[in-house]
Amino acid sequence: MLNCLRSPGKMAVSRLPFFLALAFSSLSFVLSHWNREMWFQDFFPPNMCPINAKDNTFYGIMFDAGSTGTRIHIYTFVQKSPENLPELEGEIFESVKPGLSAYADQPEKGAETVKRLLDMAIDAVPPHLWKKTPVVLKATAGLRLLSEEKAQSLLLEVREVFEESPFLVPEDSVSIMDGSYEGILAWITVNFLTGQLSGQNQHTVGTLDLGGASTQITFLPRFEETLKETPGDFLTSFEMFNSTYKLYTHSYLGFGLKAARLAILGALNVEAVDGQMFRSSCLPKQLEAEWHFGGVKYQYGGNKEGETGFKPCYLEVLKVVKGKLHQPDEIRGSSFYAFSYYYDRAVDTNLIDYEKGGVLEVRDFERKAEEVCDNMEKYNSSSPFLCMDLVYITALLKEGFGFRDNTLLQLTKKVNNVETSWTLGATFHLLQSLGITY
Ligand SMILES: O=c1[nH]cnc2c1ncn2[C@@H]1O[C@H](COP(=O)(O)OP(=O)(O)O)[C@@H](O)[C@H]1O
Ligand SMILES: [Ca+2]
Repeated sequence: MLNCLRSPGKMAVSRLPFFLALAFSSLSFVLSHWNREMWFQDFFPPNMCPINAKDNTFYGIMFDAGSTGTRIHIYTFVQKSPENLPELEGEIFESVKPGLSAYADQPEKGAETVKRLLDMAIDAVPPHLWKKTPVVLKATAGLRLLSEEKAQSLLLEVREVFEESPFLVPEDSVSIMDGSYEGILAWITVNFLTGQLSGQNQHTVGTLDLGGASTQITFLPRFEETLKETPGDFLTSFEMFNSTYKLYTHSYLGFGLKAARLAILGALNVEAVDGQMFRSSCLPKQLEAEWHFGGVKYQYGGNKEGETGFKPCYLEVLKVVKGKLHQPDEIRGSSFYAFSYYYDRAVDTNLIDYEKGGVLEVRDFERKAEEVCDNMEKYNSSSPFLCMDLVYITALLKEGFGFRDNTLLQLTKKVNNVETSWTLGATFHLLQSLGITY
């Protein structure tokens, strides 16, 4: 028998029984500025349980329409006993490239990529639960950067795919997510998976997400001073476990790794990119190539005559980073969880293991950047952007956010076999709003 909706904030908070038991006890949160637009509010009246009460397993399907790819996360939850909260049992994850924004002029084709992923859910979810399994897609920076008209036609096509599927399609099931939710939901995911949101001794960790088009930083400030010095729109309160968390979070649009490449090349917001050649000292000297991003083709190359290497590249990158981001003093000495492109580039350069991840200092990225940029011919076989990407990551961390050389970064892709993505936090919120559980 499932626990259905109860008044938020009144449940007993149990400790995680052991590290693998992902107790589903974080659902009574209400983001302060979500009150007005609470997703799926009143979709199910209180005390109505949309899941078959005899069934103790239920599912949630969350799509992440990122700027570089679309991903499906199918979460399975189990209600082991009526007294206990449901537990997150596992996740099925699949992704496709490119992202929806690459189909800006072919929305039907874009929606087709979503349909192919959704077919996986048909196989994963038992047919008798299809009607009770919600499906939601949230798009991030790729769609934020498109014109309203193009973004809306993509979302409309996706909505049609959902409507034609056998799943539960809540109101507003396909939307562009606000950047501040992206940071908060990823913070919830990481702190939930690492067991920091239950029990008394909470030591929450800050999170750093580096996407293709935007980047997020989120942490729980410990000092009053930080709250005072932070612009109001960087702070968001929400309730969870009868505690109120006031998080520092911000999403920087245009500061994702791939958008930054364009900014460094001077190709961002340029009207007519056709036929233009964009050059950088961060690229191999002789290189001339084409690159497609967000449905646009760019021609780029190395500084044939001029300088290349770490120093000139760092100066070039500095121009797009320095003074552009808010620097909270408090983070200088803290450690952070970092994922997405921080993780991928650390793997590409053997700084960490693909499966295990690892702990790095900020200066490890800098050392690797120097090694790669000053020996570009040696790294010829990997991406021509490797030097630029590593220098950008270094500059973003040091000059952008203001981290110290020895700030520790916990590079993490999965915790207990669940992807560290905002999608889990978003699924908690979805299920809560639907009254599927607390
Ligand atoms: O669920 C996930 N698991 C692992 N990596 C992910 C997941 N979601 C996004 N990423 C990573 O995020 C990066 C791409 O960012 P994305 O395409 O989401 O751009 P955006 O966040 O700017 O829209 C890549 O490093 C990709 O591996
Ligand atoms: Ca992302």
